[in-house]
Amino acid sequence: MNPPVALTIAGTDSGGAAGTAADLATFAALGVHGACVITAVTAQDTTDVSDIHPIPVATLEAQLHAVFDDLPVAAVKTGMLGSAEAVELVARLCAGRPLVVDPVLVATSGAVLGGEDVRRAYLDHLLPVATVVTPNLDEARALLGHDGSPEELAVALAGVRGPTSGRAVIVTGGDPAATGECTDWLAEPGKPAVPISHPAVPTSNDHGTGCTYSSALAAHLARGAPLREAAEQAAAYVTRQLAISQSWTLGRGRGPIAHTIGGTR
Ligand SMILES: Nc1ncnc2c1ncn2[C@@H]1O[C@H](COP(=O)(O)OP(=O)(O)O)[C@@H](O)[C@H]1O
Ligand SMILES: Cc1ncc(COP(=O)(O)O)c(N)n1
Repeated sequence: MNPPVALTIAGTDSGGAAGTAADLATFAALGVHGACVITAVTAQDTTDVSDIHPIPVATLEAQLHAVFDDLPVAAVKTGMLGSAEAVELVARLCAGRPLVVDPVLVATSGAVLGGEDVRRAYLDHLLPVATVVTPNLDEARALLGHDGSPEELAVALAGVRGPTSGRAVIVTGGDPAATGECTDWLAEPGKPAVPISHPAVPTSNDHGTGCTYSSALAAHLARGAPLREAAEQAAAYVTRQLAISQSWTLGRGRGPIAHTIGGTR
């Protein structure tokens, strides 16, 4: 029997922690065939992003057509898009598909991966056609331009106007230090926001966590799970992978979340 197909539209991470490396490994681990459209090549390690080479928009478009014309894509996930033009193109070609938008604006290391024009393009073009948007707290604040609790931010972002209805928002993260738990807030239009809590793994090896989470969410949606169940499964997957890499000492900065399955021997 054929596996479900998910597509990631994202940038590369030469260190193998975030971006397409995280996305394809996560799809594979969850039994989904991963197609892969590259938006930018980054020179990146666990400490910093030292160079970004954006892929020309025409090449981005050609990659998208190659995938959509040939494969039965059940879910799409977007990561780093890098330019307002890329955001607009992706919105145009992915509208109407099950679409997980991880609005990547800043890396764990602090490097800026999308400026003000990219933020604006997310609000105007991509959020209106998304099935679910998965900002972390900082990204939710940046998109809205104001502060608030994760629950308030999730509800506010779910209400940002667009041509379609039905967009959900999951604000990820919470405050693990205070409670020993991570709480993601899921807001769906017309419903009260719900917390999805899971045990926090004390670790600094978390580079690639957001990419892994949104890919796991897309993989579970591609497998047919309803949104809330997909969000619970994605959080469980990330927690398991963070526990695997917890004791690793890879790189000089924030090490990678594990993309291996099971032990390291
Ligand atoms: N230390 C941790 N332990 C367990 N889960 C975590 C931890 N850090 C993040 N998560 C979970 O990983 C997912 C991605 O969250 P987040 O860290 O906010 O992404 P990002 O890398 O974009 O900042 C969420 O489900 C969040 O709750
Ligand atoms: C190519 C690429 N895409 C996304 C991220 C964000 O991931 P993280 O927040 O874990 O740094 C990244 N660092 N690099």
